[in-house]
Amino acid sequence: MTGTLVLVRHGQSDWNLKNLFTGWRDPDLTELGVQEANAGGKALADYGIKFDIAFTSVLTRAQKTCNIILENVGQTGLETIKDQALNERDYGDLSGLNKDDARAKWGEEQVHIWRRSYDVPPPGGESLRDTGARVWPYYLTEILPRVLRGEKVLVAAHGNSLRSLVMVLDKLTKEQILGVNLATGVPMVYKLNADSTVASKEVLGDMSGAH
Ligand SMILES: O=C(O)[C@H](O)COP(=O)(O)O
Repeated sequence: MTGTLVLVRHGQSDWNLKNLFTGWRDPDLTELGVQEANAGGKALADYGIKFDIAFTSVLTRAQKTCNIILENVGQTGLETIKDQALNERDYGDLSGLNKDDARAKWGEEQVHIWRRSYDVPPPGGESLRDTGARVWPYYLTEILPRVLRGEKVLVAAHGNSLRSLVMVLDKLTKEQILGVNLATGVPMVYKLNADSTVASKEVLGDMSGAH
């Protein structure tokens, strides 16, 4: 066994609350989002983890979630690397549109395909495969080597940038990833084997309400 990799999606953002496609736009956390980040941080404190380093995106909602988690585990100010490789999927022309309005315009099925399929990009944006094509190399070069040498690593990022990692870590098919939604603020604790495969995965919270 090697180190520990903790993945957590940011807490609810203003645009999650307003039901808007967000992507690379930069809304803040809502009050509930702050509470969710605190709950995730508390779960990690109860779990007893102390991190060696944290990674997050260049977007406010993920950075604030990261900071709130670090406060909860008593590690305010821990070295944190911010990189746009971990940003949310670029939602292209859908960014800023209401998700229900988009369903009314293009149909439920089409919008679901844009949101959850592996390789169908939203107009002008990134598919999950495109997102993975920047997340995965970053994970391989910057994050995984640390875990393999025994470090405990926090990654606070986004629904789809993390789905692209979870797909590979959990060995999910293109069909299986369609049904995967990550809840806001719920940490996933992975222990990895020396060959980079997953030895164990523990979810510290409830993923069932995710949509
Ligand atoms: O970018 C967004 O709108 C959200 O963060 C994730 O959206 P999704 O659940 O539609 O993929």
